[in-house]
Amino acid sequence: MTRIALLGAGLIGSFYTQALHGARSRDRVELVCSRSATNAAAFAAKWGVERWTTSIDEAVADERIDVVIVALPNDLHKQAVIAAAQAGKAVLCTKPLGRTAEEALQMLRAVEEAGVFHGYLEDLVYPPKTLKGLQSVQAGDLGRILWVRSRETHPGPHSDWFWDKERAGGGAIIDMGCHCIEIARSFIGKNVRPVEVVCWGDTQVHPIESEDHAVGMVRYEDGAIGQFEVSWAFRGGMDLRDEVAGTEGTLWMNHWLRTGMEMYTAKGTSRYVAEKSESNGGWLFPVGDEVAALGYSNMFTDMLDAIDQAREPTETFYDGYIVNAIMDASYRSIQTKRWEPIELPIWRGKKPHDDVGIVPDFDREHVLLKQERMPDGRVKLILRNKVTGELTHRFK
Ligand SMILES: NC(=O)C1=CN([C@@H]2O[C@H](COP(=O)(O)OP(=O)(O)OC[C@H]3O[C@@H](n4cnc5c(N)ncnc54)[C@H](OP(=O)(O)O)[C@@H]3O)[C@@H](O)[C@H]2O)C=CC1
Ligand SMILES: O=C1CO[C@H](CO)[C@@H](O)[C@@H]1O
Repeated sequence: MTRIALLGAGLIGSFYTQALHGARSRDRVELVCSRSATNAAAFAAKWGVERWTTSIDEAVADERIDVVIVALPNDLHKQAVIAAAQAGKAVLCTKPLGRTAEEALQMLRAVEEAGVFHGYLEDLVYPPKTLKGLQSVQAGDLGRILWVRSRETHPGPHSDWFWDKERAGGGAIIDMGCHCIEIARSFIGKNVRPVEVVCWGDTQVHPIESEDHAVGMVRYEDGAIGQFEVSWAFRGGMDLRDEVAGTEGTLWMNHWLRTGMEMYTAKGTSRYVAEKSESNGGWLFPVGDEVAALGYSNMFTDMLDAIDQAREPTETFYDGYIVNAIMDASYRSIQTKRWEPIELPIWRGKKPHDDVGIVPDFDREHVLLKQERMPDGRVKLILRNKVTGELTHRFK
């Protein structure tokens, strides 16, 4: 059993807990930390968490805990991650990793120096429709990826701290642009270096210092464009959609309408209809109404399996750091009104086979953990039996 301390008993903490208690039934959130004792106790009672505290330091030092999940307001991520790393705990941190690339880099260094496991909790690359899309792209169905458009809009966040530029690190870009940027990176290829960005952002509706609308274009070294569109002033509820265009076809994924995924290529059309619980928009519904969305469950399955198997998860702090670097350049571009270079002093690239990560339901019995290209050109598929956990492989 993995014993988890959850720092933050807010909206995302409740979704994480529901997903964690369902994804792998052997894991438990054993300790929850909130600023107020009333909230911590209420959260623990509601979600069946054994213990609670109001002290971050006490939670990370707890010897009965294996994994610390940081689900706190953005200004507390760095402090909590560093404390958990220094206590020798595996650390999972929600998005955005830092308020700036500098903060993210300090977190990345802290976990690497402590030698602890680190996972970046970007749930939007994990819904089944997105995993299926990524699998098709990896198989070459869309040819070379030219353009990814990712959009997330809603009327505005639910807690005060999001609206405080200092505490959040920005507005709609830092809050939701981070999702769109990582979705685009995942489709374009994490081994492809993002080079420069041009961005417009402004406050059109809310009386805030940060931006409530933004549109940006990230140019990658192979010429691909990752476009993001975010708004905190969208009156039509929540909209979350992604489009991927390649030389051989296109792919649409709509999270809000739950229409799943559609792909058009020269070979034909394929459709995947999302399951009810698949919507990442789980957070749109009153907490508890909807069992944790599959994106969150897949994410925690990947993270906790990765800890057990001593492998890297699909999303690490390194990915979170790159996203922060792209957002830093986007904020600079808003000021200069020009293309701004993306500063990545520690660019390491990634091996192409790391791009896909987990793909649930490879077949009825197996989950696909990883693909590796062999020297003879064949692709080795590493599979895990869903019931026994046994690892096996096949070639394609
Ligand atoms: N991936 C996703 O889909 C989403 C991710 N997020 C991310 O999750 C993080 C939290 O957001 P969200 O849950 O919406 O925020 P909320 O405002 O809903 O909750 C914040 C939580 O942090 C607690 N907290 C604040 N300060 C402290 C402190 N000093 N010590 C201990 N606990 C503290 C609050 O405690 P109290 O209530 O007692 O004051 C509350 O439990 C953010 O980084 C956000 O970007 C958020 C939404 C969706
Ligand atoms: O995707 C999301 C939905 O909105 C929330 C509040 O603005 C975000 O924090 C979250 O990441």
